[in-house]
Amino acid sequence: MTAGRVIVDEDGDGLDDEAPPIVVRNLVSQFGDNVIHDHLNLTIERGEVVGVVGGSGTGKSVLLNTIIGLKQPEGGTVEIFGHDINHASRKDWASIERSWGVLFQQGALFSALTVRENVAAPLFEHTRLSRAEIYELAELKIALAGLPPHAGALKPAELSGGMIKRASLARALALDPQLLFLDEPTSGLDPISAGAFDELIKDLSDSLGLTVFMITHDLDSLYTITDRVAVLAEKRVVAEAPVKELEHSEHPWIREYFLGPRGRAAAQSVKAAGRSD
Ligand SMILES: Nc1ncnc2c1ncn2[C@@H]1O[C@H](COP(=O)(O)OP(=O)(O)OP(=O)(O)O)[C@@H](O)[C@H]1O
Repeated sequence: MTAGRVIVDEDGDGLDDEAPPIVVRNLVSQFGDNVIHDHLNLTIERGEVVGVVGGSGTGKSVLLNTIIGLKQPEGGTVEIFGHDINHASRKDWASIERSWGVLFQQGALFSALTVRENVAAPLFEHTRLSRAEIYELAELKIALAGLPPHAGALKPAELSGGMIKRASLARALALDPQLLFLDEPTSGLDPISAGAFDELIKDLSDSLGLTVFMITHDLDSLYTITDRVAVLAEKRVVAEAPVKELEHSEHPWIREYFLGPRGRAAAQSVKAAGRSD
């Protein structure tokens, strides 16, 4: 079911060409009596890289899981490219699922499979391409994610933390998604690897026109690659703005986050590297 309007779908991918990638309206999420989101609203436009921040336990992962349909909301709606995901037909759901790639926090690679097989898995599941075509595409995605060619034959246990992130990214990109979800993509990486991963995400979003929803605690990532930041607090999105504007917010958590010692250091280092306007 579409969200109350006629969909425009000139490219035939089953998605509304004119609707925003993500519209969350009046979302209510709870576990028993524990209310996590109380009428939360968030819209993400095409091509935007949006960082999602908030204190521990504010419901960032629950929001991601609800947007990708792993958790049913207790109230409100989630629309992906014009489709209400909780009332989508099987056919629409297939189109919705193909529109996104997800990079989970721990990578979530299949440990018994090689990197190449991991990247090939969504292609086997969602396309009718031949085995040879699938493996050729998998090699392309592995290169796109910045891994050396020999990495395709390795198992996850043989990879460094940075390589695991890149292999997971290659798998998230397997179906040429328009929308990429990243759950703390730089967590566990050293600052140099984290910086390189940020650059990769930025390059990919620029060159492929990807829309990116990125949960992060990494202030450097917020300063270097996001167009906008959504702040979760008090069970909803309390601010949505470019990171530079949030520095002027009066909200106590936002002030502490951006103007505390770590926030100031991130702002300074980005300024020193000339990576911000
Ligand atoms: N399956 C579940 N059952 C019950 N409660 C849950 C479940 N998943 C999450 N919660 C609760 O929902 C709240 C939000 O959790 P969530 O993991 O979304 O927080 P977060 O903002 O991602 O935190 P962090 O930054 O620490 O990763 C927490 O209070 C958590 O205990």
